[in-house]
Amino acid sequence: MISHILQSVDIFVILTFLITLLVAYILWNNVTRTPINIPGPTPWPIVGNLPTLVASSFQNKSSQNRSDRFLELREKYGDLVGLSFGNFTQVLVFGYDKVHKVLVLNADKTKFRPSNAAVAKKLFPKEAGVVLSNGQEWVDLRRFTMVALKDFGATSNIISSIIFGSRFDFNDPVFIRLLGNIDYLFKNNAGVENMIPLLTYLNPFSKVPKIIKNRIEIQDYIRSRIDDERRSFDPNNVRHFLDLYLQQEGKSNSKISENHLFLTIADLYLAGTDTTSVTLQWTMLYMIKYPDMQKKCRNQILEVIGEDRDPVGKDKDNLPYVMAILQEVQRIATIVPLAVPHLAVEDIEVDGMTIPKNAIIFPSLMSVHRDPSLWEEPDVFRPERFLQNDKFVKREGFSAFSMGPRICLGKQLAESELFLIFVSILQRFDLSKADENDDLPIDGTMTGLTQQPKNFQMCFLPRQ
Ligand code: HEM
Repeated sequence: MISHILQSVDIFVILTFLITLLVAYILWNNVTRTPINIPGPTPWPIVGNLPTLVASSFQNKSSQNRSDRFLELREKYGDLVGLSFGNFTQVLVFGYDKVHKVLVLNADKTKFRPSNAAVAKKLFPKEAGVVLSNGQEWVDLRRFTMVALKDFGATSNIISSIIFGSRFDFNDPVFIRLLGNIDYLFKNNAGVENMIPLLTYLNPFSKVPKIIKNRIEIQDYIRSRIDDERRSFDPNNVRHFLDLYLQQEGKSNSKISENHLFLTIADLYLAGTDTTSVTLQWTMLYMIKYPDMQKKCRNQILEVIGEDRDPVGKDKDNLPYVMAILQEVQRIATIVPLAVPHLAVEDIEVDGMTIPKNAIIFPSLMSVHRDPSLWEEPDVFRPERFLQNDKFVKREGFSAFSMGPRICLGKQLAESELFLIFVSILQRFDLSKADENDDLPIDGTMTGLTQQPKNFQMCFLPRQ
C-alpha cells in the first residue's frame, strides 16, 4: 500500500515539501526568537550553537573543561556572550564588573532559576528544592534551611549529622553507595538535554537516564530515613533537620510543602558534599606542590593550637596564614566555575547590551577570580594576597560561593568544615607527593558542576 502511494508521488514533490517545512521552521524560529544584541557565534538552524560547542570540545586540549571552553569564547566575543539552543538563549557573563552588575545590581531580575531542567522536571514536575525553586517558595525554603543549618550546625557525614542526627560508619555500604550517587551527579550533567529535550531520546549515549537513576536512589534513601525517624519523633524534642521537617508535615498552615522540603534535604546532600570534598582535594594538591607553604601553615597551627587540642572555629582569628591558604586555593581553583544557572525574568541593560527576558545566565566565577583588574598576576598561587600586616583580610571579588541573593546557602558551614578539617589534617600528618617526579598539573577537569583536580597520588605520613 505504502509503496504504491510512494510510487505515485514524485520524489521531487516529497523533497520540495520537506524543504518547505524546514524553511518555514527556520523562519518561524527566527521570528519567535528574541533578537539579541550580545555578540556570540552564529547559531545554526534548529540546533543553534550546539555544533559550535561540540566542535570546540573536540578541537581543544581543554575538552574536559566546559569553563575553559567558555573562557575561550570570551576572548573572541567579549564580556557578554550570547548563545542559542533551540528556542533558549544563554548568556555567558565574564569578569567582576559584569558579573556584579548582573547578579547584584540587577538581583531583582536575576535571582531566579530556569525551570527547564528536564531531569528535575521528570522527577518532580511541579516542585523544586531550595536550589531550583523561585519566588515566595524559594524565600520560605531558604529562610527555613538557613535557620535549621545554624541551629544544628561538615562533608556528607556532617550533613548527615545535621539532617538525621547521626553519622555513617565510613565502611557502611549504604554510605559508600550514596557517595557514589552524589559523585556521579556532580561529574555529569544534562546541560544539552535541558536545552533540547529531544536529545534525551535520540542520543543513545545520553547520561540523563543514569542521572535520573542516581537521583532516585538518593531520594529513596532519604524517604526511608524519614520513615525511620517518624517512629521516634517527639514534637517536644526537635533533634535535627528531619524533626523540623516532621513538625511541618501535614500542618495545614505550613508555608512549605512536604515535597519542597524533601527535595531541599536532597539538595543539601548534593550541594554540600562534592563541593567541600573537591575543595579539600585541591587544598591537598597545593600543599604537596608547595611544601614550604605547608610547613609555614603547620608551624602556625602548632604555635597557636599545639599538637593535642582539637581546633575550634575561634582559632581562625589567630591563624591568618592558614586562612589565606584556604582562600587562595578557592580563588585559583574556583570549584564551581559557572555557579548555578540564573534566569533573567526581565530584559536587563548592561553597558549598552540587553540580556533578554527568559535568557539563562551563566556567571563565570572563574573569570572573576582571574580578573587582572582585581588580582595581580591572577594565575599565580599567592596566599599573601589575602594578608595585610600579617593579618588575614577578605578581598572584594572573592566569589567561590557566588554573589547576590542566591549566594551559596552553605557558605558559613563550608568555611567552618574546610578550616577544621584542614587544620586537623596538618596537625597530624606530613603531606607529600607519592612520586618525586610527579610535577602535579594544576589544570582541572569539569564535566559537571564542579571542577576537580586531575587524579593524583599523595602520602599522609603520621607526624612523630
Ligand atoms: C566549598 C564548598 C562550597 C562551594 C564552593 C559552594 C558554592 C556554591 C555556588 C557557587 C552556588 C551557586 C550560587 C549561585 O547560584 O549564584 C551554591 C549554591 C548553593 N549551595 Fe553551595 N557551595 C559549597 C558548599 C555548600 C554546602 C556545605 C551546602 C549545604 C549544606 C551548600 C548549599 C548550597 C545551596 C542550598 C545552594 C543554592 C542556594 C539557592 O539557590 O538559594 N553549599 N554553592
